[in-house]
Amino acid sequence: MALGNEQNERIAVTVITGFLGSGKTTLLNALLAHKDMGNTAVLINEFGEIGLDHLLVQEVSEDVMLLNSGCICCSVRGDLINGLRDLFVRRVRGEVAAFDRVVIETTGLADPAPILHTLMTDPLLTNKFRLDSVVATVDGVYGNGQLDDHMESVKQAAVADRILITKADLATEETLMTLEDRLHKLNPAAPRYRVPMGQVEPEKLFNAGLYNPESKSLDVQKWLREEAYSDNHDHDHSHEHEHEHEHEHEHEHAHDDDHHHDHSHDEHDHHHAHHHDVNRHDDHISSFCLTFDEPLHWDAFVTWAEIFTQMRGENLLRIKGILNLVGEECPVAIHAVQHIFHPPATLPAWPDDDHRSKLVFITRDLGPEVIRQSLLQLNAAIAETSDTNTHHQA
Ligand SMILES: Nc1nc2c(ncn2[C@@H]2O[C@H](COP(=O)(O)OP(=O)(O)OP(=O)(O)O)[C@@H](O)[C@H]2O)c(=O)[nH]1
Repeated sequence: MALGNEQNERIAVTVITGFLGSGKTTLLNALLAHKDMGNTAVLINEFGEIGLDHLLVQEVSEDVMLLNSGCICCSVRGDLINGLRDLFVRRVRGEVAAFDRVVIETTGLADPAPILHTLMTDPLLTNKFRLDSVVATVDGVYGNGQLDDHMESVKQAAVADRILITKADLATEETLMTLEDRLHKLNPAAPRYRVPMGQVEPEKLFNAGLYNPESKSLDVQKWLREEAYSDNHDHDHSHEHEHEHEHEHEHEHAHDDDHHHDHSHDEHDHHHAHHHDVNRHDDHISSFCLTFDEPLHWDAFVTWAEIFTQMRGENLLRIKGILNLVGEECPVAIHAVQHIFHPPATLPAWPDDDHRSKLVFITRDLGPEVIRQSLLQLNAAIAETSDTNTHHQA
């Protein structure tokens, strides 16, 4: 049977999130005018009765469907499922062009997690669609204030695969640098682009590298970007990264509490006096990469994931990783949003000679050490059990 069987090819879904007025519709319009976007259908979730954005999306009126029952965080399930299913049925019937990508614009007030959960778990959807990327627009002028005031806006940036800074033409360089530093700390792995009036190459936003079972492709380095958590070459302020690496390292070993980012913020203040502020929402968010030298037991990882997603699901904003598992030659890719894990995928090969397990986390009020310790403890316990079993069998 040929690989890439048509029937099994799922349609890539990109979710555009971002605070109110941060430029989502402007981005969408600019994207849709791009020549590479011909095969794209659009779903818009609007807050309130009148779907104004619907009128603003041009040249795709046939394919535009409006989810108009209000805020996505409370009503996403039914609407999203129905919207995507209708779109799919219309595609099968030939009523709309055979699109191969869907872009969903969420309302600016939405916590993006529920929409991602729905896309990742609803059987009706996972059969036909796959989550390809989460794009967050952040207002270059008001972004700092919105991150201060609204946890949703922090979450939107934290779970994104790509961050677009809009309205750079209206903001001062200082404001933009402050914002970029802040976004870097929230989500070091997401590439950031300054985007004037939504002008960005679509390819920068799509194929974010979430594992695509159809093509079996996963550019692990690009996807995981674990180097962003230690020695980031993409960021301009290298002295800060050395510093960040230090404190992350220190926290991994020295702190077992849930507030390490609060401390780290204090430590950073001599570099960032301009955005010192107590109790900022993003002070609760941490991003870190854990590496494990020894292979892990799959059962240990699953048990860990079950416990943590049940007990601390809302503190785990996003997890991505590749695992070196006992008894497996090839790495296994995993990713999760809060309490929902995508089915794990075995990759065809290791991307390079580094065969350690690597997990990147974006968390809220949850530090690296508690995660590392619990996973190692479970792993040791399961290793012992399997050793005993092997011993008994022998
Ligand atoms: N100068 C400038 N204006 C921008 C840019 N991006 C967006 N805007 C303007 O900002 C305003 C809000 O942009 P929208 O695209 O409607 O923002 P949105 O996120 O869709 O807004 P909501 O749907 O209300 O959440 C509009 O007047 C845009 O023209 C930019 O890069 N530069």
